[in-house]
Amino acid sequence: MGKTLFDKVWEKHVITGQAGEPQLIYVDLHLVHEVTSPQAFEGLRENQRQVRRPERTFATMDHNVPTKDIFNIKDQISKKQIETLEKNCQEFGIRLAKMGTADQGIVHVIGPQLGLTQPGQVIVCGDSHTATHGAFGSIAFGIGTSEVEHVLATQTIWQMKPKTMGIHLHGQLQPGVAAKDIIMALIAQHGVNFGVGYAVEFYGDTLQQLSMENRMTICNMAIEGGAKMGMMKPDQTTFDYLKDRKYTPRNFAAAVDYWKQFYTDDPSDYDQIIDFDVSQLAPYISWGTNPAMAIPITATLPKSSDKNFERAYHYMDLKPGIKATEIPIQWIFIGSCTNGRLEDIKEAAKVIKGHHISPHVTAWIVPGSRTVKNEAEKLGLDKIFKDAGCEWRDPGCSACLAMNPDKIPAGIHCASTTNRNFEGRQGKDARTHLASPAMVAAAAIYGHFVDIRQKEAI
Ligand SMILES: CC(C)[C@H](C(=O)O)[C@@H](O)C(=O)O
Ligand code: SF4
Repeated sequence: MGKTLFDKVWEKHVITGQAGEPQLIYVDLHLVHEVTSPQAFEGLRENQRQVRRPERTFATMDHNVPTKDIFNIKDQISKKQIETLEKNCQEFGIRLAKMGTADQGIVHVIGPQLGLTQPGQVIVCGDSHTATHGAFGSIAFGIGTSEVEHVLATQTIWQMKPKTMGIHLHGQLQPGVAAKDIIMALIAQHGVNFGVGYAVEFYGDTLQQLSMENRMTICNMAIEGGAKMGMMKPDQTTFDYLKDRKYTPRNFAAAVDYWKQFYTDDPSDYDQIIDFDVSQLAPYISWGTNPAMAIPITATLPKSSDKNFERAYHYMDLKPGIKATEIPIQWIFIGSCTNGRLEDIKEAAKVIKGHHISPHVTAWIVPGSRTVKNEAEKLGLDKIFKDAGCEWRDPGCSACLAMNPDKIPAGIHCASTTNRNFEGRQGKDARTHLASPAMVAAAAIYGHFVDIRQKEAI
């Protein structure tokens, strides 16, 4: 019996502990943001402990930052969290990407962008979308605040080894169908719990067609299918992406040689397999209040006597039987750690270019990091959006979750490139519809979703 990618990375990191019990795992990279770290630092202070490996720890500000007038934080709780992070990083000697600097941005955007995220690593962060980094062939998962304290103090974490699940993605995507549609369709078809207890690895020929940005979108949402970790084997696309980034190893050839050992020997080594043909996939949109309540753009909203469906229909003010294209859209949001990278912004700009958004729509474009913003501006993408009537803002989590001034108003239907459509997620009583960047951009033009595979649509 061979080994999976997961097994190979795991085995290199076990310090102590038996199989079947929690094992102590070495952590290569600890990413920190302002929401889940204050009590952890406080705990260190109370116990007079230091950060064990400050050079393996990196902090950024993302959830609470305003995306307009960034140095003027009006909300007192947000202000305090930002200031506390700055103070803690100073006191404990941790690198921090401060507001306004090129490296600042959403934690899951900046890790890869800076080359901190690398194949074969164990990466943790007090944030559930840490699975994003698994796209590079690392074991990456979210941890709670008490675990953040433990990792700060020891650079290790106790973990129960999960089972492994392989998700076989095969076939070629049709033009207009995105990585986001793959993961949304998978969750719609297998539910929000299919990955519970598993480290999920995506594999198969479809991945070869996907850029690192696309791959990150898929791993990012593994958690919405219940899997703490989503992984992919590193390959030439991974190595090319990492080359010459700020923190990638200087002896890059030697690093690539090391990284090449991380792959699954044979699919029969997974504990479980899901087979997924992407060739017939249509773009997906979510109509309800969890990511599994999603349908192809060609479908009508499902009928069901399920109580959760009834509640979702009530919250969303929608009715079963209407077409996906009939959902009214009054707001759009392009950004987040799911789809706030340069390639996502480019995809959206391609659709928007030469159009004006509907007079009934407010459109916010929020790059995932300051570097993404700068690069997009170099390409003139900001101008495309502004000319079309969209707002081009500063980086942060923004309206992905309503923890900062960017909130979607009550009752408004917002087409959003984010990953969660829970009640109140984007603002009290706001109605979120998840979709790909191109689908969201097209919805801004029409004031409702359209099937972007049809040429006349855009
Ligand atoms: C605030 C943070 C702890 C949270 C998470 O863990 O994911 C947030 O990033 C989210 O997307 O809901
Ligand atoms: S962009 Fe959204 S999903 Fe990602 S870390 Fe921020 S709040 Fe969480």
